[in-house]
Amino acid sequence: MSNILFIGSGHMSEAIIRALIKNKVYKPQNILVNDIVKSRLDYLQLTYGVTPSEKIVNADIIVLGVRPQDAWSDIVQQFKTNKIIIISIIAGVTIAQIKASLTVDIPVIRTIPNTLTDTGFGYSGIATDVNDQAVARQRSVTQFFNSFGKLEYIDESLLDIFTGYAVAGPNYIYYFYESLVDAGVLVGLSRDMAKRIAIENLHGAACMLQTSQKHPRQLLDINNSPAGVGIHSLYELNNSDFAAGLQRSVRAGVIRTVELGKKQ
Ligand SMILES: NC(=O)C1=CN([C@@H]2O[C@H](COP(=O)(O)OP(=O)(O)OC[C@H]3O[C@@H](n4cnc5c(N)ncnc54)[C@H](O)[C@@H]3O)[C@@H](O)[C@H]2O)C=CC1
Ligand SMILES: O=C(O)[C@@H]1CCC=N1
Repeated sequence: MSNILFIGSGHMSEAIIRALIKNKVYKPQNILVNDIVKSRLDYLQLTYGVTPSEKIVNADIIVLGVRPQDAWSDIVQQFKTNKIIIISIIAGVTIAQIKASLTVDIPVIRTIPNTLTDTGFGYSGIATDVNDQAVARQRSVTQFFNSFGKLEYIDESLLDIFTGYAVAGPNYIYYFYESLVDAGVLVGLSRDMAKRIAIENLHGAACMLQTSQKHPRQLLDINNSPAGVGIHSLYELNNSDFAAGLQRSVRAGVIRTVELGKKQ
């Protein structure tokens, strides 16, 4: 079995490692982890049985799991063989930027993984240089990507937008859920009951949107009788700048992704 090395083994790398092991794509001993924080390596070894590597060593696939602000450029300059494939999960940093720092011609695939890896839901975006497309179809690479959630192969020009909308996406839902639960508590439900009701409505409404073939406006109409409860509460939501606030929030995520890519 081939090896995979994670350089920068933080939250996102951990979520991918968990998916790789769960889906039997790699055995723990074939997963090498590198990080500047030693306690992080100890934790990952203890939790998943992966192999800590305090030095950067060769592996069939090297995942760049550091942040855009970290020294990714110094890291990739250390790669001296073209027998590896780089998969970068760094938000905002382009394939061209990484290739410009390389001293050897190595294929680079860029992905923006969704943290919903444990659930099988959530789209991760993947982009690759035209010249590297044959490499992207290699078995080990395909297996790596298939292990976490659903994939959307997109042009690299869309990847930053995808990051702010799709990959930051669970944030919007978590925050909406938290606010909704607080609303239930505000009007007098216990937090436990408010949570159960909110999660059920989130699941159910998502199902309706997927299966009913109806436009959300049609579904809203069914829920809003003339001068009734629903339309009164929606009226207040409209007054709160809810839709524009959410849209500004997504746009800020996209803008920040682009900014982060320009940090080095
Ligand atoms: N968390 C998320 O939802 C997502 C994160 N990403 C991307 O994944 C990358 C990592 O994000 P997180 O895991 O959330 O951050 P994190 O801060 O949890 O992990 C980064 C890790 O890199 C290590 N590190 C920093 N400099 C290093 C170096 N020179 N050599 C080795 N290790 C080094 C840090 O000690 C840390 O453990 C970022 O580029 C982010 O844009 C992409 C999609 C989603
Ligand atoms: O905030 C972050 O760094 C990550 C990258 C994309 C979504 N969340």
